[in-house]
Parts: sequence; C-alpha cells; structure tokens
Amino acid sequence: MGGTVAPSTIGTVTDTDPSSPPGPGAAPEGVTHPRAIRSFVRRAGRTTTGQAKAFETLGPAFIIPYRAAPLDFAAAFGRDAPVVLEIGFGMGEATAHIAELMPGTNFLCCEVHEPGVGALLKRIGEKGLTNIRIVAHDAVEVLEHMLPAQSLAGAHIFFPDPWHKLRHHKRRLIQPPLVAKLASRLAPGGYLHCATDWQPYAQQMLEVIGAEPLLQNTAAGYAERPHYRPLTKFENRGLKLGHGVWDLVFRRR
Ligand SMILES: C[S@@+](CC[C@H](N)C(=O)[O-])C[C@H]1O[C@@H](n2cnc3c(N)ncnc32)[C@H](O)[C@@H]1O
Repeated sequence: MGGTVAPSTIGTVTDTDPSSPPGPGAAPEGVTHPRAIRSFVRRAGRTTTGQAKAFETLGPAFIIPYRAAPLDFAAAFGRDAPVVLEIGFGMGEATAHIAELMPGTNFLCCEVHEPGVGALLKRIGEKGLTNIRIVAHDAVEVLEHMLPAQSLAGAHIFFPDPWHKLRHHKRRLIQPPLVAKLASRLAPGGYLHCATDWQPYAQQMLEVIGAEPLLQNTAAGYAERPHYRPLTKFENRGLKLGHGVWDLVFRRR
C-alpha cells in the first residue's frame, strides 16, 4: 500500500494560518482562503517485513478503498451485523482485542498511519478475525461521505492526538462540528466512547459532547472504563507513572 491521504476539514473548522506558504491559485494578499485542517500529521514509520506481508496477503480482503459514496456495510463485511466505527486505531492493539471479544459486531476502522494499518492486518491474521474492515483514510472524510445517517451502532475514539499546544487545538478531533456529524451517523441508542489520558482534552470532550443535543451522557461526568476496552501497554505505563485516564460514554437519544 502506498496511497496518500487526502486532506479534510474537521467539521466546518477552517484554518487561515498566515504562515502557510501561498500555493498556486493563492488568494491575493490580505484575503484568506479556508484551508483544510487535519487532525493528524503523517508520521514517519517503517513498515516491518511482517506488516508488509500482511498488506500483501490480507490487504485485499480487509482494506476497503476510500470512495466518496455511501458504503454498503453488508457487502463490505459479507454479513449483516451492527457496525462500530473506530477512528484512529494506532497499532490496533485495542481494536483486535475488542473485535475478538465481540464476534457478533462488525468493526469499521480508520487509520492514516501506514505501519498501523499493517500492524492491525497482522493481528487480524494472527487471531483469525473476520469482523474488521479497514479504511486507510482520513476518518473525517469517511464519516462525511461513506457513512449513511443513523447507520452506526457505536463509535470508538481512543486516545486521539491531544494536540497539547494552544495553537494546535484546532486540530483536535473532538470539536462541535465533528461531534454533530458523528451523532448524526449513530442510530438511536448507539453510543460514542472516547478515552484520553490528557485531562484538559477530557474536559473539552465532556463539554463539547455534553453540548451535542443528540447525545446523552451515560454517566454523571466521566464513565468507568467499559469492560471491553483493554488496558494497552502504553496506558499501563502511564497509569504506573500516576497519570490518569478518562473514559466518556454517550448515547444517541
Ligand atoms: C495517539 S494515537 C492513538 C492510537 C490508538 N487509538 C491507541 O489508543 O493507542 C491517534 C491515532 O489517530 C490517528 N488519526 C488521527 N486523526 C485521524 C483521522 N482524521 N483519521 C484517521 N486516523 C486518524 C493517528 O494517525 C494516530 O495513529
């Protein structure tokens, strides 16, 4: 695999950063053009031999190419079952664990980091999973163009990039337009589960998701970690250092 990831705006947020160099067709001086803000940067990372092999052998069956058209879930998964979306699965450790735990659910998983896609494919092979499909593309565009309204049983966003610096906060995934879009894709009773280890982002999540009229908090504030979300290596290390982790679980009304 080696496709490039097309940019998108996060909801309706636009960037008018004056430090960005003018490209072809740039606006005249003094006029700002909306520019895509992405919630990710392309990280360098080497795809291992095992991951490359997984791309070759499992990629064709498990990777769904991005298309700006509604996805036929039953055709994509080869069966009719509730679909849970995951945004940003990283190396797929939690994804594979949950998919194994919940064989009756289909997991549609988005990630733009190529070695991560390879790593999840490898886990799919090792565990013999059949209920995962991967879209190696910006989840914001997938949400916008591939997912029909009220089509999802749930959505997982675990440890989204916290974008610590104030000037980068606009890159955070959890912002009102994205949350509204996500809520519109959940079926009534469907859930949104987020987790983060960055407290200021947890507070932002609580405020932003709490203000979305279609969603209702299942807890009085933060939730207990649901049993299906495993403690990953990364999280365990943080917890041992005394860092906190916050889960949020909301349900569509
Ligand atoms: C901090 S990592 C967390 C990974 C994983 N969920 C975990 O718990 O270890 C965030 C991941 O989200 C991915 N990501 C960020 N924005 C994304 C987007 N718009 N679409 C798809 N993946 C995205 C990044 O590439 C990165 O791998």
